Amino acid sequence: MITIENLRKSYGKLQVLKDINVSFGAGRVISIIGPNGSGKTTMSKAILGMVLPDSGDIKVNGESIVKKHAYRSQIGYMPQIGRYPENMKIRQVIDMIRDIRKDVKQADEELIGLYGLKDMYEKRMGSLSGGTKQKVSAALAFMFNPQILILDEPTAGLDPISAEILKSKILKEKKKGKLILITSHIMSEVEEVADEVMCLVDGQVKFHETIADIKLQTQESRLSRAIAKILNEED
Ligand SMILES: Nc1ncnc2c1ncn2[C@@H]1O[C@H](COP(=O)(O)OP(=O)(O)OP(=O)(O)O)[C@@H](O)[C@H]1O
Repeated sequence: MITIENLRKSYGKLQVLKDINVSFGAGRVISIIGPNGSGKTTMSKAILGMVLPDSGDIKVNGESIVKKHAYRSQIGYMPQIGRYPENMKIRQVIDMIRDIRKDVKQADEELIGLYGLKDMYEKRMGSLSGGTKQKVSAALAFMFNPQILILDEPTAGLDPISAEILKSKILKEKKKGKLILITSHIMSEVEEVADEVMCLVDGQVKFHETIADIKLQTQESRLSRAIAKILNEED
């Protein structure tokens, strides 16, 4: 579904992505892990067209998407920190985005319902708690039935029940054949929802394997220990 070929990106002298080659298939949840500053967000933003690569290609369903915009309607994005106009009410933000996405007749309002956002519709974005803002971001990411979802630290700031709701939603959408990329530092959570782990270190792919294979290779039953073992071995 997504193929990344020889992707490179630098900011000035800093090489953030160094020749990334990887592909992700439909109906899978892939966790993108790696130390702070290893390039996870930059790679996600390159897929979203928010960062222009220096070289290389990104293909969605076989078609190059670099400098093309139409494909973006197929991707739902939940940023690490959602930024919204402070003065707008939740209702206005949702209506505005729904208006932009008139092409989608059947909006998925499941998360709006499960998170009780309608009861808060008249609150202004600037007055919301961090977690409530995250719920708005999650609801918007899933709302237009995208084939691909990119979720950046999606449960950070969510209370445990709200995090469970989001994890169930991720698994439900995966069963419908969607591709879901999640960046997360919480290994227990990765283990719960992901099928594969791609690890970036210093702008390079250290490994990209299924969780089952990672555990088998390392003979570790806990993913966090298995990953630590791989990273230590390769040092
Ligand atoms: N717009 C930018 N201009 C300059 N440098 C940038 C820019 N965006 C990212 N960087 C740098 O690129 C590197 C990778 O950043 P990126 O946000 O992709 O890392 P990350 O793996 O997502 O980190 P984290 O786990 O902390 O979210 C960092 O050194 C960061 O400072």
